[in-house]
Amino acid sequence: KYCPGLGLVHKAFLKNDTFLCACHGQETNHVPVWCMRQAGRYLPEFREFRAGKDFFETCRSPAACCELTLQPLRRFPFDAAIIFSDILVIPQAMGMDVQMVAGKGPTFPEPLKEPEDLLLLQPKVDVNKELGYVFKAITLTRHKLDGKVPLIGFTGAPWTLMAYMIEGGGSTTHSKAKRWLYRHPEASHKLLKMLTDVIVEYLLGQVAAGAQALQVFESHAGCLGPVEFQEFSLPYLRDIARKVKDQLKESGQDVPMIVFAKDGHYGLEDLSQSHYEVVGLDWTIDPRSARERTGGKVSLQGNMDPCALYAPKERISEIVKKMLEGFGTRGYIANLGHGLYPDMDPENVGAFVEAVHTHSRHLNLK
Ligand SMILES: Cc1c2[nH]c(c1CCC(=O)O)Cc1[nH]c(c(CCC(=O)O)c1C)Cc1[nH]c(c(CCC(=O)O)c1C)Cc1[nH]c(c(C)c1CCC(=O)O)C2
Repeated sequence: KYCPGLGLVHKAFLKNDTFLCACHGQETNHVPVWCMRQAGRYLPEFREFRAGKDFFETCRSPAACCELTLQPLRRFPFDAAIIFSDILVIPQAMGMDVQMVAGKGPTFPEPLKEPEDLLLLQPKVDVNKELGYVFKAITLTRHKLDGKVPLIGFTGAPWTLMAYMIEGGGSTTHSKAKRWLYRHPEASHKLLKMLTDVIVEYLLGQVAAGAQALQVFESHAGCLGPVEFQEFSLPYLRDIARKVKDQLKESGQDVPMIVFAKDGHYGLEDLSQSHYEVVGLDWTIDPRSARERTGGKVSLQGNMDPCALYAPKERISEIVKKMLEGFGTRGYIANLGHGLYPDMDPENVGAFVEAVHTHSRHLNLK
């Protein structure tokens, strides 16, 4: 099977290329599947490995990141690996202090409050110096994967990172960050532009280190409306894809990019025309309408409600079958609509993966 757009070198070493083929809209024998947060606390071996260690210390250890990335692949036949890291390593690289507080989540002791605070950020970030530990983790993991499946790199999108940097942690309203959009639009654009510049360099560094696909997480798209999304999210998402692709083209590389704007259904048409090969979907979008609205221009990824994993295995299998029928088996990557939760049963994750493989093979034979 030939996959246009894939480098020969990559092909030669890759034993399972279904994920990359699906990104490019090529036919595959089965629908590839992976899960957001597939390395996580739902796995007892993850909890054991992480016990007593600081979260961001773990992120700074290439050997630990490699081990945590590989853990889920030892249990389940996922068709892709995603490097263990976090989106908040970028604010850290720009000079902000970020801690992971047990039971609370990520916390910034000194969040950005007013536009003057932008002066406290590192104006020019040397990604090799500040984020070289992520690149080392990627290279080590590529070696350890030995071509089993491709390795996905990732980043947070500018608006999502800006929201964390101003909120200082998780939030339901994001009112502090949205206050900036309405009260300080110029400073907001300045910050979004600073983040975009770092993100582009960061993603290029990940590819140079061995990442074979890239996902951009706009996890906080949902708190923007269509108008604010058009102004403060979409232009930067487009810029990132265009700049990364232009640079990669110069060196003859082609790395598929995925954009996941959680709860950003109002932006689906625009996202499908933003230079990304794949649009990731949360579970609030119906598969058939997502196909119609994106007009076959992109591959789609998603979107089973993570909570469906609480259902009995037979029910999971039925839900997966419907999802596959809705999306079709071509140009489709099965995933959840968001990350796995810590209280989920690994057995049901296995049932999800198996259902995707089995049902998609059957559908392809029809
Ligand atoms: C918003 C966001 C963050 N981090 C990330 C996002 C975007 C995706 C999304 O929308 O969920 C991205 C992320 N974070 C992590 C990954 C690893 C790769 C994977 O398996 O998907 C990825 C892709 C590891 C992690 N990142 C985190 C964990 C769990 C904490 C731990 O291991 O101790 C993992 C496995 C911590 C984290 N980091 C963040 C949050 C909100 C949390 C949860 C805090 C909590 O529940 O206590 C910020």
